[in-house]
Amino acid sequence: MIEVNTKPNEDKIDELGENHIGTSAKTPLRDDAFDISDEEKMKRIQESVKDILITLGMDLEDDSLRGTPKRVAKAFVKELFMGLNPENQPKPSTFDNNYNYGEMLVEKNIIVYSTCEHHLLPIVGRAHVAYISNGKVIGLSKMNRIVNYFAKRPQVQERLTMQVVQFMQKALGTQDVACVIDAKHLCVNSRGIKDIESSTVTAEFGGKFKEKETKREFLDYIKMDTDFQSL
Ligand SMILES: Nc1nc2c(ncn2[C@@H]2O[C@H](COP(=O)(O)OP(=O)(O)OP(=O)(O)O)[C@@H](O)[C@H]2O)c(=O)[nH]1
Ligand SMILES: [Zn+2]
Repeated sequence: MIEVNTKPNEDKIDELGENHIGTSAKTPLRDDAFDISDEEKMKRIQESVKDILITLGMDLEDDSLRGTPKRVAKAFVKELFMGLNPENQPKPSTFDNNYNYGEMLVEKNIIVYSTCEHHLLPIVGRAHVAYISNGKVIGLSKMNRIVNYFAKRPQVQERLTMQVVQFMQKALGTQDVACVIDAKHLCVNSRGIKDIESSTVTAEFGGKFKEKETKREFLDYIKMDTDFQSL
């Protein structure tokens, strides 16, 4: 039986380098989140998945199913939820803006694969990230890596959007960062209400991006039909 301390430890999360993230954007991790190794986590998850499949009546002697508990455990710890572990946090290499590029930079259509924390079903969509340099520039691929890191957690889309912006703000030393995510939640598309057409748009606008003109310019670059003027 795994002991569960349900009190999230903010100090621990601060220590993990997310102290710039406002309380509401913190992933609710427990005190003991990293007390055991990935190997130990995989072993425990493997047993739990086995239990679920057996409870469902599946024959785990079947050649195709035999390895499933282990595969799921590995997928959880090493892939789908690897972004819980601060060791996997991307290094956000920044450079001096020696060329004095003064306009906004938009990294658009970043593919998002995340997991809804309410049903553990996929969230699939695109993120668009923008910033205006305050003297530093960030490597383009780092924005994709930052989105991927925060996506690889049990998530709600609102928190994911805020975490991306707050991490970039810290890395770049400016508030002028924005992120829009448009994603489909399989918990809405494939079960429950089973609406395959709907998708969810979330946005976080920091600093100058709160201003109408700047926000409009960003949304024009990413060609969103949605009217964000009221946000
Ligand atoms: N705000 C927010 N809600 C989400 C996200 N992902 C899933 N949800 C919603 O979380 C809610 C959970 O509602 P519950 O009533 O507890 O769960 P449920 O009975 O499975 O709900 P239904 O999906 O309506 O069948 C659902 O409305 C989901 O659509 C997200 O990223 N953000
Ligand atoms: Zn869900």
